[in-house]
Amino acid sequence: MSTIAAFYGGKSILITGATGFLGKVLMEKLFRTSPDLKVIYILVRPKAGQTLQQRVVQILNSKLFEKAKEVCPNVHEKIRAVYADLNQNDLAISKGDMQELLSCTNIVFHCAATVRFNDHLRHAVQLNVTATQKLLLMASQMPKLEAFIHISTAFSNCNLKHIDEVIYPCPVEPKKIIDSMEWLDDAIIDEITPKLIGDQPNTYTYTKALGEMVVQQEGGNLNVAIVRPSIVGATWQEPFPGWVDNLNGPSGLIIATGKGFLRALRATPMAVADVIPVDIVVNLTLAVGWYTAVQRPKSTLIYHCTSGNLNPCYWGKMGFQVLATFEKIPFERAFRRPNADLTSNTFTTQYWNAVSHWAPAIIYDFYLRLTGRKPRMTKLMNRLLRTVSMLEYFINRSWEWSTCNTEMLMSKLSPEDQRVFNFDVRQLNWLEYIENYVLGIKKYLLKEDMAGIPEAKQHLKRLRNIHYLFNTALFLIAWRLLMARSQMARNVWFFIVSFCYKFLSYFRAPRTLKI
Ligand SMILES: CCCCCCCCCCCCCCCCCCCCCC(=O)SCCNC(=O)CCNC(=O)[C@H](O)C(C)(C)COP(=O)(O)OP(=O)(O)OC[C@H]1O[C@@H](n2cnc3c(N)ncnc32)[C@H](O)[C@@H]1OP(=O)(O)O
Ligand SMILES: NC(=O)C1=CN([C@@H]2O[C@H](COP(=O)(O)OP(=O)(O)OC[C@H]3O[C@@H](n4cnc5c(N)ncnc54)[C@H](OP(=O)(O)O)[C@@H]3O)[C@@H](O)[C@H]2O)C=CC1
Repeated sequence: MSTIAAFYGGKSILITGATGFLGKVLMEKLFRTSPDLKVIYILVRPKAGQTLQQRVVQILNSKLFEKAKEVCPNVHEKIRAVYADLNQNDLAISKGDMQELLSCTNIVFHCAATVRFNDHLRHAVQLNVTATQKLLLMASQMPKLEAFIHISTAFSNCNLKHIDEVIYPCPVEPKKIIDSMEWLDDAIIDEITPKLIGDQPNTYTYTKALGEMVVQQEGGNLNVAIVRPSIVGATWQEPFPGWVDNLNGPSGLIIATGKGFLRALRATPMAVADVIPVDIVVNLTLAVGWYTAVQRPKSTLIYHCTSGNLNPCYWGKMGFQVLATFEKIPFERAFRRPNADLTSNTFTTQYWNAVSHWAPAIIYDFYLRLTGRKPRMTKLMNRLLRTVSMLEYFINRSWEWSTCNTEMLMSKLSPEDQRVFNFDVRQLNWLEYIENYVLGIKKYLLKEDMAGIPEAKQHLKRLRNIHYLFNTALFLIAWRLLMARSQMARNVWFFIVSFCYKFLSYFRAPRTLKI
């Protein structure tokens, strides 16, 4: 029996961000490996017209939870959704719920965050810093608490090139930032944001760094640990390969490429693509929870959950493999054939933006107008290129993350735990993983039927023929214009024609002689 799985048996676990990408996989694994756990409290807010209960039912009825429900048929009874909004000062938790949480919780996994790069600083601080502070305060009043695990990001110090498993101080104290957000108005915050974030690329990484400092300063006597994943991708193995349910990280751009919208990307092919499968992150997180509770390390340990230093993949290789997978598993109703270039040259990027992004979008919108429909492609392209520009920072650099604590933890695990809670990224085969990732996007994100693959391939063939036809027509028009306007072009053309004629006559003469 796995020691870690046994540890979570009979425990009351509190998870924030359980409705998110990482949170769902974390819950699923807990139910599947420790079906005898007591209860999982999840802090949830109503969203998109759905009540808390409806959200929970939807999650538990998804394909992700099929295996977990076989092992633990009463998951519905073991999950308790607590109304909460981490943006509110008191987290909006009712008194009764708060009492229960405080008196029963054994382990806290704090996953909730805003992961949007362009979030307003006030909102990002509220969620990634102030809410963390409040949860730590709550945790300090939990008599049965054994461990508090905070999920941060490996990019919280991405202004550095080499990052150790330590907390780096921020230039301005988190408390000062929290205070100032309370009285400054939005316009002033907008103005000072670039100065505050300094050499951090966005408000997300900046506030995640502040959040870590808060954990260090206010963790007090709690048993705290921080897990820092890099770019979290689809599942590698568990509960099944390729599961993904949002556009974050590479997923959005893979869709944009597969649908033929994205044809070029300013990315450095030899930069490390530090993607880490979500099930590896979850396995490490659960192992960290166990180790922190049982071993009670004297200081707050940070665990890097990255792939680059142990089993690197590069953006060039990833792009190549993604495109190769589209040959076998194309997406339906593509706008153009998936074919894309990664280039680190700004000029080339601008050229491809004009030729491969804007020109087709404008032509297509013109066609929509002609046929009496509403143009939409230029708007979509605008949004896509804005998104790409936000991600460019991360695909044109490489970082080195030390993984001493993560490797130390791996060495402490029994062989059974190493198998059940496998976070050894060296065992990952990138080519296989990327293929499953693309397949997972098609199935679980785009919800496309596999039976539609032959039709999708036919559609791509039609697009290829249109592409050839269009290019030939373009060439003929350009040639005709050139011939009509330039004497030099005409001379060159006649030279080529007469040269070809002489060449052919030379070969025809001996054959005639033989006859
Ligand atoms: C040429 C190709 C070659 C080969 C093929 C390709 C090979 C593969 C190459 C792969 C390279 C991968 C690079 C990954 C680098 C990630 C680094 C993460 C590092 C940090 C990791 C972390 O620790 S943190 C977790 C990650 N955190 C995010 O990854 C949040 C992103 N996100 C936002 O920060 C906001 O979303 C943002 C975008 C600002 C818009 O913000 P905004 O306010 O302008 O607008 P919205 O958010 O409303 O989004 C407007 C529309 O963009 C859609 N969309 C949203 N995200 C999207 C997304 N990622 N890709 C596409 N489309 C996306 C959305 O669905 C809307 O579409 P629609 O309107 O049709 O519904
Ligand atoms: N995805 C990635 O690539 C990476 C993620 N991380 C970290 O992992 C953690 C989880 O990220 P991920 O699962 O991808 O993110 P998601 O965006 O998928 O999930 C975020 C979660 O936070 C919850 N949340 C947001 N705002 C509130 C609020 N006001 N009140 C209550 N809950 C709220 C969301 O709830 P709701 O469903 O209601 O919106 C959701 O459950 C984060 O801490 C992130 O920083 C780190 C590195 C990379």
